Amino acid sequence: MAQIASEKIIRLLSHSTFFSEVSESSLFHLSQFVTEESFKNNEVVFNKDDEGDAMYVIVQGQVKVHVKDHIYTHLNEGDCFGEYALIDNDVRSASITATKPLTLLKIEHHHFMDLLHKDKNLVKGVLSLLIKRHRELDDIQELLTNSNRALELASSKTKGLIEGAMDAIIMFDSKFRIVLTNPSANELLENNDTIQRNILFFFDEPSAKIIESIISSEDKTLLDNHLPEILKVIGSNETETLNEGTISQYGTENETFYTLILRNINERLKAEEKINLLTKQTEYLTEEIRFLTNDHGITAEDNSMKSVLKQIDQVAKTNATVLVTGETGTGKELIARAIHKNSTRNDKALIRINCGAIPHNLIESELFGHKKGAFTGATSDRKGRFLLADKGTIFLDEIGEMPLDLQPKLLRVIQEGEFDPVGSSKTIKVDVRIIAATHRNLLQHAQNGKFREDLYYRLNVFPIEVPALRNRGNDVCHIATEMIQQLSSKLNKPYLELSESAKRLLTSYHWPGNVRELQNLVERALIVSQDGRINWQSIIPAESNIIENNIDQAQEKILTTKQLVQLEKDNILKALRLTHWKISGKNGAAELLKMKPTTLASRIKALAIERPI
Ligand SMILES: Nc1ncnc2c1ncn2[C@@H]1O[C@H](COP(=O)(O)OP(=O)(O)OP(=O)(O)O)[C@@H](O)[C@H]1O
Repeated sequence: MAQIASEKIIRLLSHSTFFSEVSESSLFHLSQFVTEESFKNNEVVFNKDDEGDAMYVIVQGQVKVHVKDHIYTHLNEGDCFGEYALIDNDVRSASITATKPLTLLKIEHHHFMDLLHKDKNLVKGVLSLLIKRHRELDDIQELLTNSNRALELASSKTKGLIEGAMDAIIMFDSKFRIVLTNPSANELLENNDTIQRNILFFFDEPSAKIIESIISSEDKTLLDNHLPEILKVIGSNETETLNEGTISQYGTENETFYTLILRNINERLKAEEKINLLTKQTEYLTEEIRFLTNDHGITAEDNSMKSVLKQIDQVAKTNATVLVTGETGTGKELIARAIHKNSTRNDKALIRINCGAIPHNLIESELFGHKKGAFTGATSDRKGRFLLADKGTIFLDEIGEMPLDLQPKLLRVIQEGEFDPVGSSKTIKVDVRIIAATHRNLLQHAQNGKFREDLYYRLNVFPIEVPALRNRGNDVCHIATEMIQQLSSKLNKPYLELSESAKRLLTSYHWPGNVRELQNLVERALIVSQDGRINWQSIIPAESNIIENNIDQAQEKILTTKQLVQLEKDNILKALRLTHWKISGKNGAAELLKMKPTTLASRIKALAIERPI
């Protein structure tokens, strides 16, 4: 390093803020020992233990001084620095990086120390430099302390979150070894000591396969998303839980870790199942309430119907199976509901199923339920109506339409109170009261091979036969009156009383559709009524047509004697109703029937025809 002229050095040093207060003579003294150093490469490293500690003045350029990883300070031309100023006991090394080619004045340490003895001002300068550097160091220290504190806080917050999470959090490595669990996970796995154990061990086979396939898959979109399948965890005590989950991946280039977050959905699934059940029951109950608010809704003035009500009363409180028969629309369902309402099961559901209205291939699952996957389209487990009716009553409407191949299963549930859902071998026990109904002659149906006889006898424990409306005397007028009352307010029509001629028409009509037909006719009559008048004649088919139709129908087939007698009885009854039970004289029934009154009187007696009270 070439010695440079003292004058030049004195000039340069006096430019330095550090030496600005140093006397000329001191500078001169120092200049004797100063060398100039130029650095073309940008870095100079100082080690505290290096020999020849020195003091530097930046003549040209600008440097960044690094202590360890931190930029310690920026120094500009004229600034002065040295190891004793930069490096204290804690800092072993420092380096400077020049932003452009650098020229330094190097002052050997011992020469500088000489100067320190001579010039008090220089001592002052060194001290202020040291103080400045230490302040900067303190700032870094504080920053470090603060960041450590922030880090500690953040990590304790994260720890708190993981520990306190209700979800189970399990971290594992690429070999499926558990590396971390939170308390919820320990609870789920029923094990506090799972570290290093294989996570797949805690799942059933399908779930373990799902986890494996996600980890090994190239498709990383499966990570960080809700898993499409539900995972079944099997705890150390064999407790099974169903869980929703997500898997995420983290780690370095060399080592990958996974976090599995599991949420136990057992309770939620149970609640959902309960909601489904309750929704279904509510539907049925709402329908039932409609009937119940109108008591049982059965209008029965005629003796034939009064005896039906008596039967309902007798059987309701028992658990006996009831078979309700009668023509369509006679009120069989109404009777089934009345039985349930008066039974001890009336706080539970009455579940109805129309065996004739459900397609053959669905009726089994409808009645007995099915397991998920039992057949195409069975995407989830389904409860059947027998299970819904547990502790309550099931009403099997149109039982005559029940497919023959299903009848043994029905027989089993009636006899033993148990059945297997479709696709399941798990037998379910139920306590269900059975009421069946049909418009068919079920015994004859059985004799024709369309219904199992054993099932018929099982159902026919307590038979109730509902009479046809045409055989219920004046009930048709009572029912019509009630219907007019209910419907006129619903249709916003004035209430219309039945005239005598309307009553005559109603009682003389054959009513093949029974009460349902009456309901429809009354509704139609009210809709077309004008100025508070109903033209019943235009609504009810003419009696003469009916008689003719009856005769036509009668001629088409050969009737048994019993049927002939019934036909004669019905015919006389109609004539009597039409004439208000006037037998002889003008407009009497005998005249209508073209019979002698005495003959008519003896036929009435012979056929045991009684005038309703
Ligand atoms: N005695 C009655 N009094 C008042 N309304 C009645 C009476 N009987 C039946 N009804 C009404 O007639 C309609 C038909 O009754 P329901 O459905 O019970 O007959 P059903 O015999 O079960 O018919 P189906 O054989 O077609 O199933 C219902 O609206 C019912 O409320």
